[in-house]
Amino acid sequence: MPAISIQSISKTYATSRGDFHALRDVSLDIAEGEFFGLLGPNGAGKTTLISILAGLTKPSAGRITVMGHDVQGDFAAARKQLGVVPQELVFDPFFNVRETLRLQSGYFGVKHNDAWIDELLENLGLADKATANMRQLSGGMKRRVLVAQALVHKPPIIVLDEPTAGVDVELRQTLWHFIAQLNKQGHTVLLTTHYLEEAEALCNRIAMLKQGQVVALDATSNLLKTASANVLQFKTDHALPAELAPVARVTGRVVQLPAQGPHDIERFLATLRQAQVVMEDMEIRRADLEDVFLQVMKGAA
Ligand SMILES: Nc1ncnc2c1ncn2[C@@H]1O[C@H](COP(=O)(O)OP(=O)(O)OP(=O)(O)O)[C@@H](O)[C@H]1O
Repeated sequence: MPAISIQSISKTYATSRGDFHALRDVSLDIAEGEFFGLLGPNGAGKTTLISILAGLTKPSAGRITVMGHDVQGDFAAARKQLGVVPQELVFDPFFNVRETLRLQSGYFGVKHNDAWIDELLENLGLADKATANMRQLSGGMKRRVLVAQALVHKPPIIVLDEPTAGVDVELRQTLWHFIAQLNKQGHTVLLTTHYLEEAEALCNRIAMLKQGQVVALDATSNLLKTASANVLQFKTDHALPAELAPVARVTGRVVQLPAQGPHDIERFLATLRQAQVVMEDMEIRRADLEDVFLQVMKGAA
């Protein structure tokens, strides 16, 4: 039985400009113990899918089961299996951190949970904030509490919707260390993120969404194999020759040229030399998940 089974999910919103298809016939299964990444540009439908998974939004068609429980028909049982870390920071400002976590335990009917709450506070670097009022916390600290809140009932499946958006390096490392440890202990993890190097390092399998559709679904290692082998990267103030401009990715002064092999690199360098383009900080690097992502998104256009 898959931990999460997403079966032909569609979601249509009625807007003033007619129907908007946020999700179109999305199907995928996530096995128990997987660390699964859901990637896609802004507006691709990631949060909508997570919101349907969490039983907060009704799909227009299709169904999702969590450990066999239908999230619509069997909401309470399905929700108990899930620890959802939402994107938005919403809290009751009148409680302190420990009270917030005790309340959440109560919501799931878990009593005498202080030992686990202490462990969560410790692992998320919140031990010294246990009695701090929620409104006294910084944004990053609040995000840590959101994570603790999602894990308070020890759910077998952990769902993280952009948990590292706008958080500092230290929290990212603490968070990933803790989540990876929970994954090793058997928890299934579903993650959405715009940090592709995080997804590459953590996820064993990845789905890419574009405009509500799955445009790639494979093991991370297989996705990396489909990318161009290498990338020629350099900085320049010069315009690129017309032959290279269409294949180049340009960010400010940085130019990246995806190459299938040494022959491509040789050709790029010869063309650049002929056009007298002055290059700085030139390097040839292996293609990474960001290169795959951009290639997939371009291909699916
Ligand atoms: N209630 C709604 N009514 C109309 N359109 C909506 C509604 N909720 C979401 N959408 C639209 O559905 C699309 C998918 O949004 P969603 O938040 O799922 O994207 P996302 O992949 O999570 O994006 P991001 O990376 O920016 O968080 C967007 O175009 C959004 O504007």
